Amino acid sequence: MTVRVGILGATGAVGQRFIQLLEDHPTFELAAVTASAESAGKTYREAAKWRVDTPIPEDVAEMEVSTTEPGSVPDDVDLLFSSLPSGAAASVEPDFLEAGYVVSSNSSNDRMAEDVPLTIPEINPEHLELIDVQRDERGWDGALVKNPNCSTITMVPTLAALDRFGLEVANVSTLQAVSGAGYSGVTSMEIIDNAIPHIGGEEEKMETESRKLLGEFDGASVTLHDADVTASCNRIPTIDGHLENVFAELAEDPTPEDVREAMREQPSADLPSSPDQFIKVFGDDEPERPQPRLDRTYADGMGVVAGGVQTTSGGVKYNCLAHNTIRGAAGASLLNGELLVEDGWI
Ligand SMILES: NC(=O)C1=CN([C@@H]2O[C@H](COP(=O)(O)OP(=O)(O)OC[C@H]3O[C@@H](n4cnc5c(N)ncnc54)[C@H](OP(=O)(O)O)[C@@H]3O)[C@@H](O)[C@H]2O)C=CC1
Ligand SMILES: N[C@@H](CC(=O)OP(=O)(O)O)C(=O)O
Repeated sequence: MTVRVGILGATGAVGQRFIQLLEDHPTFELAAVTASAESAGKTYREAAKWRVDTPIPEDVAEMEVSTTEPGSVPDDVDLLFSSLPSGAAASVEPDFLEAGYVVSSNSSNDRMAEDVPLTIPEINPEHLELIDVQRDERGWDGALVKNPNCSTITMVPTLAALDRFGLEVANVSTLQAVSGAGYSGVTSMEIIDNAIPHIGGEEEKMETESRKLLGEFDGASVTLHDADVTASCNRIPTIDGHLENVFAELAEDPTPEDVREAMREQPSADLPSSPDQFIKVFGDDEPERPQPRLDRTYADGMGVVAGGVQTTSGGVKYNCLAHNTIRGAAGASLLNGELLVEDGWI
């Protein structure tokens, strides 16, 4: 089966990752690339400032970039990946949904909307059924699924593993790579020899999205998980890979080995781009891992890596890491697209 796909916002940092991940994809065939009016009409090679570490696929380089509106995307495109700035996404995604397109979006608008599935395929694939509710309420022929924020996606798989011990509280402090802010998001003068203890909106996203992802879906709505989640988000001068220090309080008292085992056992999904083992866990013989430079490419950037597990008075502390533009962004939307196909929504 071949599914024709398009990318909204294809020339940006996340859009480029989509193009890299779609090259040689077993099911998806890239048929449309869109961007702002400034890029429309140019070839992809002319429009995109290509910065990914593999060459632009030749066939994509010669594609014409179109404007981001339903009339510019061929009707036979079955699935759109969206990597638009959230403001632009909020105004144009509904037009595509009304026009009947299925959209797997990485943009932050509408992630917490009650009728929008916010999904990590390995964690809460059943939330996808919210699409029925969404179609009833909004009258869309299309469907909208969102993936979470990149820092949220790094932590939530480990929290899902801990929940077998009764997750009550999660406090997290992040060390986030500059690519998370986009190519022109943080200047070199701001970040070299520095750390910035504020990323606008990021803490609230981690605190709310994680509870929706871990929440119960009853066929009509999602009840947020009742864990208390608090985040402190920091930008540091790494290029890719968000590292996070998590302090969790649990109802039970697992040993560090129980926790490592639970994380290693957290199931992966059976999708073309799923990692074989979802969470790789370092033992206490390597307390200095995971590290961004050494571990962000685990499972081609689609996995999560944890380590430094120790018990505390109320529970455990540990570190986790994922590649923010792959597992945290384009790879996350890609997996949701694969889940949409697997579950028959396309
Ligand atoms: N970078 C990261 O690690 C992560 C980013 N995200 C989210 O993903 C989205 C994309 O981020 P990123 O790729 O870094 O952003 P970029 O700024 O690098 O790219 C934005 C893309 O959207 C296009 N675009 C901008 N404005 C408009 C508009 N008004 N109408 C149509 N197209 C438009 C741009 O086209 P043009 O080139 O013509 O300007 C470009 O293709 C954002 O919502 C971001 O918050 C999420 C997780 C991680
Ligand atoms: N804010 C994230 C990246 C991002 O754009 O997140 P979101 O998808 O929630 O907008 C970072 O700086 O690393």
